[in-house]
Amino acid sequence: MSQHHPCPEPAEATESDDQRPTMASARDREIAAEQEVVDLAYSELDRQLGAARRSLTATQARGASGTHQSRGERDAYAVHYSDLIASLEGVEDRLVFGRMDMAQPIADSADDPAPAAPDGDGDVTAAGLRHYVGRIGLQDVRHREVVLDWRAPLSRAFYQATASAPMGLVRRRHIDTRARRVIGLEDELIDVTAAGGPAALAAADPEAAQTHMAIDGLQGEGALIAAMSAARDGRMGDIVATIQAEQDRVVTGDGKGVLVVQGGPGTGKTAVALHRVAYLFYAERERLERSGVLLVGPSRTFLRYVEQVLPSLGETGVVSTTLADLVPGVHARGTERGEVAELKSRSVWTDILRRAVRGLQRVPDAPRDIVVQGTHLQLLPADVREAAARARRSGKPHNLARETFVLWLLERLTDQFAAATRQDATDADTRAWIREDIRTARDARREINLCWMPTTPVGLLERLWSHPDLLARVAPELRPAERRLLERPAGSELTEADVPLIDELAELLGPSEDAEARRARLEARRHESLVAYAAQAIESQELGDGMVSAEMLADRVEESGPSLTLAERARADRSWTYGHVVVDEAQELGAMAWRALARRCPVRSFTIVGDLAQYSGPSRPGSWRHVLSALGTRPAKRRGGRGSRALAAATPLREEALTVCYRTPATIMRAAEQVAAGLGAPVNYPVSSVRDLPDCLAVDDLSDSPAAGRDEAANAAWGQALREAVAAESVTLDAAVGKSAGRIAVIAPQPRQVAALLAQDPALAAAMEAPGGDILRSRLAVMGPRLSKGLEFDVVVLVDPAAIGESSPGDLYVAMTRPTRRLRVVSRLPLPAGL
Ligand SMILES: Nc1ncnc2c1ncn2[C@@H]1O[C@H](COP(=O)(O)OP(=O)(O)OP(=O)(O)O)[C@@H](O)[C@H]1O
Repeated sequence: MSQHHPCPEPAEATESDDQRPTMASARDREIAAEQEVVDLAYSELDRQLGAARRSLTATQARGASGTHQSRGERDAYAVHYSDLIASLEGVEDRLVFGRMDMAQPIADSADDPAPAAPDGDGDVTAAGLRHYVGRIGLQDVRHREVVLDWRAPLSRAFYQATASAPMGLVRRRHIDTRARRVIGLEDELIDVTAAGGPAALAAADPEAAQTHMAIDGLQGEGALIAAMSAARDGRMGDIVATIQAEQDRVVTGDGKGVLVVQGGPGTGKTAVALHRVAYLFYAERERLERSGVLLVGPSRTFLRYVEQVLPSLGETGVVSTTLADLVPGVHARGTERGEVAELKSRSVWTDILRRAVRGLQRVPDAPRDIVVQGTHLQLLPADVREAAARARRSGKPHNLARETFVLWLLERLTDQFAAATRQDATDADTRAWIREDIRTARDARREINLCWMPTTPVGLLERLWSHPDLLARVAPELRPAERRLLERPAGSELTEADVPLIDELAELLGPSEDAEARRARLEARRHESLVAYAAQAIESQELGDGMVSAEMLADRVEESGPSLTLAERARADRSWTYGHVVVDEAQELGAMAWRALARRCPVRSFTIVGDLAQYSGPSRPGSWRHVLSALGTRPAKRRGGRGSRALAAATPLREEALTVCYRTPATIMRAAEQVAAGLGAPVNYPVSSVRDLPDCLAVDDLSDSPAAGRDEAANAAWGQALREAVAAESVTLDAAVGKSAGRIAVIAPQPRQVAALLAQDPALAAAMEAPGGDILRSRLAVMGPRLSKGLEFDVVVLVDPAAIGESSPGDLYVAMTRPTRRLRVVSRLPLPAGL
């Protein structure tokens, strides 16, 4: 095991007088030396930022004139410089956090320049014997290394070196900075035998207090403990300074294929997935900057929770979404019971929806009469059958294939019309006139539509839910009781589980005339208002004299408007295919959701993180292979005609596991595992917590108290007990981390009722105030267990755990494992076994 030596703190009262100056000055000298390097790094950062800002200003000053091409180029540069500025600004905090002292000089082959000569002035690498690790790579004006990017191959030693495998590392140093000032150092001796060599530092105090954690082999213990003990502020932070070896292997693993990372609560799955995105951008920048990365998370709150992590690693171009928001233009705000959502997630819907679309294509039993301008024609079943066969052979989705279908029928009706009116059917002009007459005749439109109805995905799905007879026809494999579960009136809010079905239908249907026409109408309206605005501008600034029309000005404004970034374009385009997709809380996704995501990444480059034990629902999936079968990780079954977007070849599935919990104290973790086992859902992948805390678990069992009754007095007692418990936790947290710092969550089966009870205490009501409606920003948040997925809080007050565990053992496991410091259980129901 490596040895941890926090660099000596300034003199303590217990130290002898003659020791004091030596120790204080040794530490001060070390800090002063590191401050010089940190200053140099920030001056490089400032230099690059200044250059990027000047370039952006110069680009913007080129104005909207010039050819279309030059305007395009200007916009592309403007987007590039804006992105660059955002990434450089994002890495400001703790820019440099590590130093590696090597046994031998090493230069990183690909992107790091060769070490400077030993006598090189101001060479921070000391001729390759020393490297500083930071958020981004920085070089000075002479192209000499100042800071190594944490993702560079050479930086792997910083994260992975151990005493038994030192990877050329003699000493690892963690540098703690705040607002550009070095405030602390911590050294780990990796290779004790080499430590006396050229890279040795001023000896750290061997007697210095060492902090030991429950698990061996962790690196940067001091920095890790500091990260874990910090009060939560409602936003996830990065872990770049303290990524542990098992995490680093996942972060830097090959981006090809499907990687599944199973890990218990708090093992860093989310953190690792986000750092992996930053790593993949580094390793495959060209490919990913062209295609983009999609991040799918469990809730909008969760996406807000993690939104700062990638920018702090210098990466800004990721599209993040929930499943509910996956399809542009579809707003799924409705909720439904878990069993309905589960039913909608099953793979049977591929067949059911195909049948529903096929049901829009009908051949009449008998000829249908059509009157066009007084002439009697007939839509013949044989013609309809032939037209349908031709349309299907086109391989296009329903709405697009309709064109082939309609054209063929119009030709047949044109023949009939020409014959009936004795016109020359061989003359092209005559045929065109007749065809147009038939196309616009109401009778003909109605009959043709009945045979091949154009429709939208949302429209068809709504019909399925609101027409039980239609659903029974296309979904015979569902039991009548299951079909009843799906019924709902037309016009109801869409739900998250509807979205993958809408996506599947969008594939089968293609864009409808309706949707296209609506888009064109909207576009026209937008242009109209722009013209009106331009006209007003011309008038008010007297730009008239026939030199420029409102139309021309509007066109200019449109053309010179800011270019969309790749992420913005990708987000707005349902058929965008990404270079990599990251899915968090992946255990929740059903087969239809995986199909929707598979379509978005035909190259099947996925990072999937989750925990089967945290599954929300009565019966959790048995294995990741089972969860992911719809992603195409099974042997290929070729379906013809859909090109690269077909669910084609099997993709190799790699599984990794994370085993160390950084969030939850061991006592709470053990209780959560026991409760899960007591509910018949034992945890298959137990984790070891890095630390335990005294008094981290408290249980108020009120099941035998007056609060357990159902009458008004009992409710009053229950409200009182809840308020007292939360207020007490708030006071204790204040004492631990400072007044109103840190975060408390109350997780309850019926959060609204509990919030109303708590709000009767004005202090708690004030603590629940959420600026901008963002519950992550309030000191005290009340929520159901599902919303708490992926989040963490200093303290969790868990209400009536038995009610949560009864409907979903996974939800209770999630709720119990959210705290970083303390779990307080308040229950008027009998406690679940294990508590
Ligand atoms: N190497 C590390 N150094 C410091 N903190 C870490 C490290 N790994 C994880 N953490 C911290 O542990 C906490 C849990 O991490 P994260 O949310 O990524 O875990 P998770 O596995 O996704 O959890 P869950 O499944 O319970 O939602 C976070 O605060 C994270 O910053």
